[in-house]
Amino acid sequence: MRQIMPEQSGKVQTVLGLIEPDQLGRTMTHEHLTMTFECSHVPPASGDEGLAAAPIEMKHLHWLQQNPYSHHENLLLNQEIEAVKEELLCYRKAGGGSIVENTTTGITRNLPVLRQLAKETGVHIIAGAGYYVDVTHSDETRKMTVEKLTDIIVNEILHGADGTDIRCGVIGEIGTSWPITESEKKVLRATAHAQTQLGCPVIIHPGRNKAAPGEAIRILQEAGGDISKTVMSHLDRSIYDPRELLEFAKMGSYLEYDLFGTEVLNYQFNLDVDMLSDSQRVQTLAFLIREGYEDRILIAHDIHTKHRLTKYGGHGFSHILKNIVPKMLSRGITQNQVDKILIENPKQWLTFK
Ligand SMILES: CC(=O)NCCS(=O)(=O)O
Repeated sequence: MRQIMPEQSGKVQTVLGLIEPDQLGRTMTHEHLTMTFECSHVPPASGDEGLAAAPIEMKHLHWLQQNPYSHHENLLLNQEIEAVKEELLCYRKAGGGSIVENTTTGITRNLPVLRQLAKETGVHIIAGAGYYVDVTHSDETRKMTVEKLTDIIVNEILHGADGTDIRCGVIGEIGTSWPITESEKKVLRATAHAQTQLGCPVIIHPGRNKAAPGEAIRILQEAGGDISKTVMSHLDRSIYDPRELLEFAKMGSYLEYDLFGTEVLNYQFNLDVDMLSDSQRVQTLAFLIREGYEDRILIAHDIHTKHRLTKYGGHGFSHILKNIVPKMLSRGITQNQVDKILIENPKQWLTFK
């Protein structure tokens, strides 16, 4: 049953309150400004223990870029609030307007920091409700019914999360593993039920398998979720085969390429995966546009570790605006299509029904 407050319908909900959809401007639809990622630590290869424990330094940068999840300090983005603030000011200068900060319960969401960053930088920040992947679920979360989980998610959007009055504007990133666990299935069903009540946007983190995005969408669909208002993240490391990608696209979700800036030989979480490069990401966007999906594409960097900040020699939050947009234009994607991907599609997705 629909319970949405009239004030949210037709608006976007940021950490500073409701805004008109036209105020969003260029929007990165999948980022983190403060979080921890210790849940995903990968032990360093034999012989690399010293590098993994060393302070972040220029001479180790290439190792860090290729082994980001083996360096404990690198997983603590929450220690870099000042650097992130500087980045956001640069993002605004580069023409950025808004950022979806989809850190959820389990990876140290910090809504007061998001509110402070929004106030200090003028970037609109939309926060995420709900839960990350199973390994971060508490015993209490695992025991909850779908109804209880739904109530919590609805409350995070209508009233505020983590004991604050700061309201989330999107459900997710909702974490799923592969195979999807029982606890994650309950959270997916709760997500669909909350979305039905609120008419709000949803964003899903799929497990690291080509079957994972489709399976997550099926569970949402069966629970009554609105797939047209749902984003499937991380397609850059999930589905490569063009035919399989088009099969998935037919399911009707937004198709998100959100690892722009990540250039790795080996994807540490799944060595069977050949992670797309930025050039291949742009080629894939052009392919999806030719196939008629320009209304469904979203892009971002998904910064979630220190080494991707410019402070540590990384590409930062302005990489898409400064480097990827010119590349898109030089590969036959028109300015109208770029604007659709960066402005119009995020606006359609983020506006409450
Ligand atoms: C924070 C987060 O979930 N990042 C995704 C990393 S992954 O390599 O695409 O799974």
